Amino acid sequence: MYLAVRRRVSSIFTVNKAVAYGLKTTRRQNDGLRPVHRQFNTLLTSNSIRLRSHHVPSAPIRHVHVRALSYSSIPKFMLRALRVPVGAATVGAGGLTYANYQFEEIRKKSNEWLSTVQDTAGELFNTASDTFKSVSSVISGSVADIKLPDIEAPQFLKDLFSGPKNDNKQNGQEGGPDSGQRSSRPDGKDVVIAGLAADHFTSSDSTADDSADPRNGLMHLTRRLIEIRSMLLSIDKSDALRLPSIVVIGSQSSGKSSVLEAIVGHEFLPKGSNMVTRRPIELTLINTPAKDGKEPEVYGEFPALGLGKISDFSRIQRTLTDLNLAVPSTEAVSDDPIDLRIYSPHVPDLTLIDLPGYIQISSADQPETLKEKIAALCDKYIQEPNIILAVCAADVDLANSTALNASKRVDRLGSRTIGVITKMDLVPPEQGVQILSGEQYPLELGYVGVVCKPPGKQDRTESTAQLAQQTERDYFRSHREFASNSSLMVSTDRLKKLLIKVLESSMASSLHGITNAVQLELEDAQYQFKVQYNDRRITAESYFAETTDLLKARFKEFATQFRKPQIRAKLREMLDVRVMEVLETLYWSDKRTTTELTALADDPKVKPNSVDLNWRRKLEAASSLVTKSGVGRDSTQLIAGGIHALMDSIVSGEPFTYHPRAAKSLVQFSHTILRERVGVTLDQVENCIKPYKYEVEVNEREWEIGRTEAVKLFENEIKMCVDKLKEIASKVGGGRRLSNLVSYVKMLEESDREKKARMLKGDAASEAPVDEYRYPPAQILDARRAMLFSERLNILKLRLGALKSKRCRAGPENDAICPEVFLSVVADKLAYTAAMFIDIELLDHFLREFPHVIDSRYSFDSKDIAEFARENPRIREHLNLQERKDKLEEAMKQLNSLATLRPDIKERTPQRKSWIH
Ligand SMILES: Nc1nc2c(ncn2[C@@H]2O[C@H](COP(=O)(O)OP(=O)(O)OP(=O)(O)O)[C@@H](O)[C@H]2O)c(=O)[nH]1
Repeated sequence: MYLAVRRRVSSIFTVNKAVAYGLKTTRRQNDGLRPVHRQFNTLLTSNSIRLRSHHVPSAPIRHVHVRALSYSSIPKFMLRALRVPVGAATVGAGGLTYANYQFEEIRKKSNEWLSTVQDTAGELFNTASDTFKSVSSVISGSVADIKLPDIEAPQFLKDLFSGPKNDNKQNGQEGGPDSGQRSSRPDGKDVVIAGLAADHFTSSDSTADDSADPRNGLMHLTRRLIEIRSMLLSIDKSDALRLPSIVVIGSQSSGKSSVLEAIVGHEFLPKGSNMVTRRPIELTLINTPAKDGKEPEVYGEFPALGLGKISDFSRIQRTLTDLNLAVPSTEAVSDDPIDLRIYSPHVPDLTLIDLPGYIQISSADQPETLKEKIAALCDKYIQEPNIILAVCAADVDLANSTALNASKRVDRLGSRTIGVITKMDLVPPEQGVQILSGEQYPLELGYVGVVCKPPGKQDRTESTAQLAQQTERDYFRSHREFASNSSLMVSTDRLKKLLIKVLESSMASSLHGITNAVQLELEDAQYQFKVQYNDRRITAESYFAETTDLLKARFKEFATQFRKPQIRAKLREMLDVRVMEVLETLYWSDKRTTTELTALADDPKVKPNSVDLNWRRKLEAASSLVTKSGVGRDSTQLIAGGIHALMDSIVSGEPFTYHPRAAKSLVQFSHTILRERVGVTLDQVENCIKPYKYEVEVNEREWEIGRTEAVKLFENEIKMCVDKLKEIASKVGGGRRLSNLVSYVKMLEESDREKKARMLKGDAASEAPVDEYRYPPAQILDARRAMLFSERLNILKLRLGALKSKRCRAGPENDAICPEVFLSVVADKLAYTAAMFIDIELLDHFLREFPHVIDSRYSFDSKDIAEFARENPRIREHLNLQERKDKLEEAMKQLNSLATLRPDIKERTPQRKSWIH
């Protein structure tokens, strides 16, 4: 299976796959991932297009996937034509071959058009080189200095770039003396800059179209990568599976929120003086295209909270504020991100992370280390591959910008940092121009100036955002300094476009590495799933259903213990104890009574009618003690208690030990049902046994059954006494020792009696000395208990003899002489009647109702079921691994499908068919 899974890898990943296996083996053997990874990159280097910038000889060479260059370094108008084949080239070395093929195809079919394009490109390169200079000092020499030619580069690309300057073409094609060292694969900076270059050659209008047009190949790729990014984030928080995002940093009140809101076009971020941004907000913007000419709904979603679509942005703001303020002010910041997605036709596909603003000093109610905590949190996010949006207010000296200083530490050359200068309206235009020129702190991606504050009173309507945009537009148009200098990047719109480009380039350059990492993780997850679970899939629902079935099965089994005969036996047991207590109280409390009673049973001359009236009264008293002692209440409660105990035992075993809440609810449900029925039942039982309180008629058959039961009861009692005596004997050290002890205790008692008698006579002097300490006191106590048991044993034996005598066998007329038989019959009648009504009123109802309650009241929605299943650690681990594997498979599928972007586009844009085929 494992091998089969390996085989499934698409052919376009042939190289990746081979290396991935190498990696896998290596990792398993010695955990040596890094060296092999490098090997993989080296392998790909040979297939990559190389880009050289003379102005950054010291820039570290970063291996960039061919896709990165293919999108971003080609002028916009060519991108339109090339986006599809270039898209296909994104995912590996195989893709490059395909891209070359497509370039060649295009070149052949578009020769005429190309010559026009070359001319145009030449002109544009020339005219735009000035603009480009101001964007980045690195490429200030002109685009012509970018040395593209490389043996792997598509001919078409070489031709295109060589248009403006033939020298370059020559250099590139021939390799030049230094091309071996300097002409290397493009690094991230080159890619991003190339993207910028493309952007500069494009009219702003056309770029705006791109951001809005969902069919655009670039956006399509970015969108797909954003989706993959979200998927990967949900799999793993580690850096290994991370695609780039745009991280917004800046000092408090520098205008971060205003910039983000201007990008989104809505006010939705937490506002307030009490440091309201305490957690990173991972904001995913998803462009939703119009369908059938209808503008789609604009809404936000918090996937982790399950609040559904929220169209009211003030509610989004409140939720964000609550989530942030939930971090106690003693901690002040937390690195647990809030995931927010916004769907709108007016936003580009972007991922942005808003972070707490840098502070200079903590206030009194904030932790002293807050400044460092915020800096550490920002540092965590500004690492590669993320793009840094360093927000600085125009009215604050850039030298004091914490954001720029932080970004400089991790991005020395500023190749992935965009400076955003807010509050441009607060400084004179000349000063603004000066800041944007980036002379003070050069950034390769440059600075964008914005004005994000709407005029006058703010409200939360969309028109406020539009008003703010209009204000910004008016501001930059009305100032000659900005309008006349096209090299300056100003306005939120401009910023959006730049972000789209930079993110796209950066994502593309990460694509290769991420594909590789996902492949490795996937293989690992598949292997683990096979080894640990033999590829057996489960769902939370299936586990829930299994558990419910188990519960019902246990309940069914439990029901068999509560059938009528079992209840009757239980009640009989309870009443037998009561009968023995009554006998003890009324008949055996006095030894003489026992002897007299036994003598009566033995004397054939005594007729039942001639029994002393006193005895008759005693019998009646005994009977009413049994019947009038709350049999209804006690028997009902006895059975209800039994049900409780059984319910407890049902839910105390696995798997309910993992589900304490569910177990508690089940027990509560059973209690509720029983509570509702117990009152009714005990009243019914009490009513039905009422006649027995006044008169109990006993026939011959009942008498004989009662006698047999009484004999059994006495035999049991005798056995219990014998067992007790044996137990005491073994405790004190044997039967002989026990009889010595008993003799000794008797002697003590005798001496006590004599002493008392002598004292009564006033004859204290002749008291005989007794050795009171011959045995330990505990053993003397045991001896006393043994004496009681043996006395009881004698009585029981005596009475058992009577029960077996002719007299007691004779029939119910001997009730006064054989009270045990009579009371046994009474107990039997009570048990029978009570069992019947308890069965009808309590058990039948409970056994019918409870399974019904499990199905109805214990209803779970899918979220509850998922939570329930995950309470069981065994299931949780299984589900986690299964979900991880599924997500990785999906991510891999998505990554693979990027190679098929082309047919995707083709379907939607038939006019492009001509050159695709
Ligand atoms: N004049 C002017 N004021 C602005 C501009 N942008 C933002 N502001 C104001 O600056 C203040 C701070 O802006 P925010 O967007 O809340 O700044 P922040 O960096 O998000 O602040 P914290 O979240 O507290 O770190 C607000 O009063 C905004 O109205 C701008 O372009 N011009």
